[in-house]
This record gives sequence, structure tokens and C-alpha cells, in this order.
Amino acid sequence: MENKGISQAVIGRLPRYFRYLGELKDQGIERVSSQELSDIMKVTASQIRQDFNNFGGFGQQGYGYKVEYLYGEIGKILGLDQTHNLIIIGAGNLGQALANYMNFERRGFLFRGIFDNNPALYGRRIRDMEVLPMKELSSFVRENAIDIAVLTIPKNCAVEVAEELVKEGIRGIWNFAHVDLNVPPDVQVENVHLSDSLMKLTYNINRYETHYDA
Ligand SMILES: NC(=O)c1ccc[n+]([C@@H]2O[C@H](COP(=O)([O-])OP(=O)(O)OC[C@H]3O[C@@H](n4cnc5c(N)ncnc54)[C@H](O)[C@@H]3O)[C@@H](O)[C@H]2O)c1
Repeated sequence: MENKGISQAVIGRLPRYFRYLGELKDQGIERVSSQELSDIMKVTASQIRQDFNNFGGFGQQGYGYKVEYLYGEIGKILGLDQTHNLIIIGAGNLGQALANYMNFERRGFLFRGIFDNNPALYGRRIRDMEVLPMKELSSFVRENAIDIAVLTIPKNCAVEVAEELVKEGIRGIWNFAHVDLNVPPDVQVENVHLSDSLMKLTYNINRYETHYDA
């Protein structure tokens, strides 16, 4: 589906729509109005209609949207109708935690391997994968059609490792290292900063306190 020129704000809301629609689908609900979706998601009904209009509106007729259809269409826009092969670079605390988090696989994100440059970790089993040395990265990426790499390594080596991944043909990097990567425009990077979320929380706590004191 054509979705060029769609704002990142709209794209940022799609996973949430997808999650809620998945829950409605699991409850056996067949149709939902934008008002009902609005009540569940705490987004205005007009925002929902505007968001969906970017993709042709998903044919709301009479009473509401067809849940399963909408769920499927949003899933396609998010690329979830295909599976994605992932590797993790950095088998430390965060890399291991992500490897052990099973829920990604439900959405078609398949963890295929985990790499590190610390020989003490080579061969250690994390879930059903052995930690592999970085020298095996190149052949592994090609042989296993890896399209996404998860970077859970220190920031001082992340730029260099990302460049190597790009050379191997990786199409997306889920970057947890606190550094901006230098990649060509055809490689997508999604930076994740848990502390940003925490800072938003403290902003809201402070704003509430200021409001309350006044
Ligand atoms: N973005 C976030 O929200 C968030 C949250 C926690 C941690 N982090 C970051 O994630 C990274 C990992 O954190 P952690 O707590 O798991 O650290 P960690 O020290 O437990 O793990 C890092 C691993 O990377 C490996 N490594 C180092 N250099 C490497 C290289 N060149 N190639 C391959 N492997 C290499 C190390 O051997 C180690 O096993 C850090 O950069 C940290 O700052 C980000």
C-alpha cells in the first residue's frame, strides 16, 4: 500500500491502533465505530478518521470499521504480513533480555542469532541460540537473509558496527546505543531510548505538581 509522505506522528500511532484492534479481534468483536475506538484509545474520533484517511479511510460504512479487515490492513502497512529475520549484536544485559522476550515472534520478528566480541561469551546459549563471534557476522547475515539488526553494544563501537552491517545488506537497525548512526538513506534506523520515556514521565509529574500547587 502507498504510504509515502505520511507523517511520522501518524505512523507512530499505527502500532497502537494495531494492538487495540488485535485485542478487539481476540474478543470476537467484528465492528467498531471511530467513536468506540476513540473511547478505548483516548484519541479523538476525528483524529482517528484523519489518520485512516491517509490510507484511503479503510471504508467505514454504516456502523463502523470491520475489525479484522482494519487489523489486517494496518498490519500490512506496518510490514507485519511478512516475517523479518533479526540478529542481536551485543549479548550483554539488554541483548540477552531482548533475546529472551518471546513476544516479538508473534508479530513475525524472528530472532536468528546473537553476536558479541567477547570470547568469554562465545557458545553460551541464550534461549535457543549460541552467542557467535563477530567474524561470523558476514556469512551469517547472507545465509540467513537477515534484514534487521538490533544494536545493544556500547556507543563507542556502534557507528563502526552499523557501517559493517550496512555493507552486509542489512535494511533496518533497531538502535539501543546512545549514538546517532551514519547510514545511507535506504537503511532505516529506529533509535530507542528508554530514558526519553522516563524523562517524559518526570516532566508530567512536575507539570502536575506545579498545576496542583497553583
Ligand atoms: N536505549 C536504551 O534505552 C538503553 C537501555 C539500556 C542500555 N542501553 C545501551 O545498550 C547498550 C548495551 O547495554 P547493556 O547494559 O546490555 O551493556 P553490557 O555491557 O551488558 O553489554 C554490551 C555487550 O556488547 C558487547 N560488545 C562490546 N563491543 C562490541 C563490539 N564491537 N561488537 C560486538 N559486541 C560488542 C560486550 O562484550 C557486551 O557483551 C549500551 O550502549 C547501553 O548504553 C540503552
